[in-house]
Amino acid sequence: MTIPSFVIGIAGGTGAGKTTVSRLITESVGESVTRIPLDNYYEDLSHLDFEERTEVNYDHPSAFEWELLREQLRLLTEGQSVEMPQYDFEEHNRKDERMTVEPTDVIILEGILSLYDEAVNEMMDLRLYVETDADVRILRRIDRDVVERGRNLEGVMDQYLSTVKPMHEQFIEPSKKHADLIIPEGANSVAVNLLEEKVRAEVTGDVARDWERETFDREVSDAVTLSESEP
Ligand SMILES: Nc1ncnc2c1ncn2[C@@H]1O[C@H](COP(=O)(O)OP(=O)(O)O)[C@@H](O)[C@H]1O
Ligand SMILES: Nc1ccn([C@@H]2O[C@H](COP(=O)(O)O)[C@@H](O)[C@H]2O)c(=O)n1
Repeated sequence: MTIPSFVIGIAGGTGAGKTTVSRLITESVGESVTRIPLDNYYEDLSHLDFEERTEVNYDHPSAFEWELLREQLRLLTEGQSVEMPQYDFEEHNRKDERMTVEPTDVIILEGILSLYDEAVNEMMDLRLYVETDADVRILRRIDRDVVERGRNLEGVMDQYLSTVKPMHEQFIEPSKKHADLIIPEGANSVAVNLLEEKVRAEVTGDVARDWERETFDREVSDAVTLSESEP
């Protein structure tokens, strides 16, 4: 494994296709890549009751526990495992259990505000912004939130107009300026294939470096053995 790891950030509006892109890369490259959903770092809201939690603005930067994210990313890039929180969208809260994440060659942080925090941005080697038209995103979101996140149409529409849209305009869209590359439409196959190649190169580059290091060690060891055997 390469230490430090290669860190990729994938930001973009809700429904843009961030999770789909990062899942495709993770599944195709395999266990050398770890996907870190930013959603897992929503603040623990156990001190609020369910009704109060439904009123929270989940698209404002203050909804996230940035300090924990910075710390866990730092540990992973230094080769240490972390206990990552898990998120429950139906409960609007963190789950009780955490998940052990081992350090890997490549780490992908994906979420609406992945390119928002300066310290997190500095830890990244490649910053991507997935750009998809707002009408497409809201249609995708309605479908997903009703099917997967236990919401109803009216709730999704209210939330979109009251917080999701204004926060997108105020914080998410402007974070695009930190991106190295912009990916249109989410899971577009040209972009995903190129990213897979880049990630594979990072992973196999590690193999090449290991091989070079082993060869170097063997040559040094042979040289030492030779010099020791000389009279
Ligand atoms: N390029 C695409 N074409 C069609 N549907 C897509 C595309 N990218 C993503 N989707 C779909 O849109 C929905 C939202 O995508 P997702 O990756 O969860 O977005 P995000 O993580 O940005 O909120 C999912 O149902 C996904 O299958
Ligand atoms: N309890 C919550 C927490 C977050 N959200 C919404 O999730 C969106 C971010 O996730 P994506 O997969 O869509 O990027 C964000 O826009 C929040 O509004 C929520 O609805 N409920």
